[in-house]
Amino acid sequence: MNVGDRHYRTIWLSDDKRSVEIIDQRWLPHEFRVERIGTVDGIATAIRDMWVRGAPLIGVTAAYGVAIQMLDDPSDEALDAVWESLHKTRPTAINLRWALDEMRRSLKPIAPAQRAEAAYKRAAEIADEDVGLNRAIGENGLAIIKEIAARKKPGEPVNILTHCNAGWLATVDYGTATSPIYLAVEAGIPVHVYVDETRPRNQGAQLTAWEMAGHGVPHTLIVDNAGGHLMQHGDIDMVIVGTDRTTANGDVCNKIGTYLKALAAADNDVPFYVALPSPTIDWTVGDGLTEIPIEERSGDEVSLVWGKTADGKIAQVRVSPEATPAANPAFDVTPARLVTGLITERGVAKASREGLKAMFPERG
Ligand SMILES: CSC[C@H]1O[C@H](OP(=O)(O)O)[C@H](O)[C@@H]1O
Repeated sequence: MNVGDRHYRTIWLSDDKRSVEIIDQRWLPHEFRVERIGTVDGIATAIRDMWVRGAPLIGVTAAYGVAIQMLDDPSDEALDAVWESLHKTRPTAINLRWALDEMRRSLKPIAPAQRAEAAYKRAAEIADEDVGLNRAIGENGLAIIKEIAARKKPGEPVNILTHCNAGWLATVDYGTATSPIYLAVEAGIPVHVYVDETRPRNQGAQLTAWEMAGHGVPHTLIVDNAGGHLMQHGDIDMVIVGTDRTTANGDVCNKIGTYLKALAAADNDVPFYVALPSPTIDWTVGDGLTEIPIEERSGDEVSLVWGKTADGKIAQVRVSPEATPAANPAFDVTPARLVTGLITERGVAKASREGLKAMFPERG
């Protein structure tokens, strides 16, 4: 997407053809910082500490981590070791495992001497594929926005609520949940986005709001707990969110708080859509609630908040007593029964095993 008058992806190969450069998302919206990473440990840190985050972007970043490892040691043992070390950085987003599996699958048959070149090629392909998948998701989601727009008074915006950041910052470009929004703006369809701040790390307030502002999308920041109230008063026409892992049954694992939005949407007959590229589907899992590992992050993310001080410094402040412990489950699972549809690159699937098999028959 464009930052000012320059187009950026969230990750790209450095001139040294070894390192990658990433937008360090911890400093947005206050500072736009690019970091160069040239070691596997650096890649692991960037994923674990959320310099980069978002399921598809985590996967692409890990793919480049494998490529860096192949430059240093292309042996089978090193390939297996880097799979393990990067896989344990964050447990929930399936794209991480998907990308690591895809890199190992593509590299194992190749002679070690040729693996580095092949690894960088495959990592670049995965990044390019993500952009294409997200653009297709946008087209399929745009059709839904158009249907809703046709039922509104001329000029009245389609009011969309989104949670966390499933934007271009969560992917290589376009985003998943935001892709239909961007295409709607490009098509001249009036939209307005309610942006959930998304405690505790405020991906909505810090990242989605930054994206919306940068792309000229009318938007309003709200606290996470306001969504139900707005739905009760008819202020939300649709909800669209991303996902870190969707099961073969259509259960959706996403940022903590998503489930509560789905409950409010169901209670107010507001359509609740999930945008996802097919690598985010975990075909090996049926029941999301019992089978998806939910990342428990540090309670400090709840007790301490980053922001910009009046004198322009970026600092952390404590919002709770020192002695108060904090729990921080980073994701929750929305049962398929609460999901109106899964917006994939191939079309909108019913949130069910049958619906996903119909969309992806090759997955049998
Ligand atoms: C398109 S995946 C976006 C997904 O990832 C976010 O989690 P995190 O910021 O912790 O990586 C959130 O669940 C988003 O919906």
